[in-house]
Amino acid sequence: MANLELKNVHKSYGAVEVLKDINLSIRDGEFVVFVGPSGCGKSTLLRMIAGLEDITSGELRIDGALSNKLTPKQRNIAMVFQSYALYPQMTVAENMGFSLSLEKTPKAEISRKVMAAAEALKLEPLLERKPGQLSGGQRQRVAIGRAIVRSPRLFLLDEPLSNLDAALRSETRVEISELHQRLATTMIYVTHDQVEAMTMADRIVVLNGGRIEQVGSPMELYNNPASEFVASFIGSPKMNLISGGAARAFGAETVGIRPEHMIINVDDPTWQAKVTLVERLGHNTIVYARVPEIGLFTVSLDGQHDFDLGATVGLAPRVDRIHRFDAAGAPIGR
Ligand SMILES: Nc1ncnc2c1ncn2[C@@H]1O[C@H](COP(=O)(O)OP(=O)(O)OP(=O)(O)O)[C@@H](O)[C@H]1O
Repeated sequence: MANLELKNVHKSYGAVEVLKDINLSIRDGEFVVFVGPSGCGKSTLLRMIAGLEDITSGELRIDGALSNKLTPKQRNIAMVFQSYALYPQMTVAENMGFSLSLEKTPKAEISRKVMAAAEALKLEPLLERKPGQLSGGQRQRVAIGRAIVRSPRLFLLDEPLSNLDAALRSETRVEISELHQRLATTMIYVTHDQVEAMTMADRIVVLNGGRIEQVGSPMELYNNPASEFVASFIGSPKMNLISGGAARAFGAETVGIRPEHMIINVDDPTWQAKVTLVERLGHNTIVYARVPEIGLFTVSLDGQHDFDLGATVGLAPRVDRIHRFDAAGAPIGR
């Protein structure tokens, strides 16, 4: 269990500054997700918290104590990586207990802790198997189990699901969320996948180009994005963004409209569009329609609908749900 505080944290590699003035407080027991595009600095930030990278300037406090110079071991933090890095010649139980046996923990205690972690992760039937005899999802659970046995005060997870296929990813996502609820340990989770961030996080930290763009709950970010970047990054399918004269008609440099806030086939359309693609997902239908001079719009409709490719449709935004941004990408009051 741990509180964490980052104050004016910077990170440079030589002359290149990859993290700029990071200020963040994480409460005990929170599930916080760092999300952002490739290269935005999320792994570097996580590795600095773990003690695997130096902090160039600023303060890292864990439970109030300045911790910049502590070794990873002194921080009592467990880290789970994308690659499972299990020992192939050891059984699941041996892999999970290995770090404790290095610390000369008594065998009975190792066994008790391994059993408790195996129970939490539903790994009991697999304890005598070798990693080669496990699925990707099971291996990732063993890697998480190896972290749990050490009862760390903070869990750091760096893209732990990216080697799994889509079905296993969503299953393991739920398992990690359940595990967090049971352990109530502070967890920081890095992903570039905004769906993972939205579904798992208590709070999301959106990073872009080494800076924090916004910190908030998933719904705060979705409903009130603090920048055009956050608006376009959070949400699937992506928000429609229009600029130029079409946006200035709404008193903004850029206008954002979420696909589910578009109305199609209205009597008094704002734009005439041609249908270019229809994705039928069963529970909803995604229509892509091009407006000459403005661009391609995405429209998300509940349920099943038929549209002919090439058909002309009238589009309009739900005016009360429009997001307006100025030239710097900052929101104009809604
Ligand atoms: N050892 C290093 N030396 C120099 N630059 C580095 C080093 N490690 C990372 N960087 C740079 O720091 C920036 C942030 O990298 P980081 O790995 O934290 O990004 P990320 O957001 O985790 O990206 P990804 O999702 O692709 O893993 C990148 O521009 C990267 O090239």
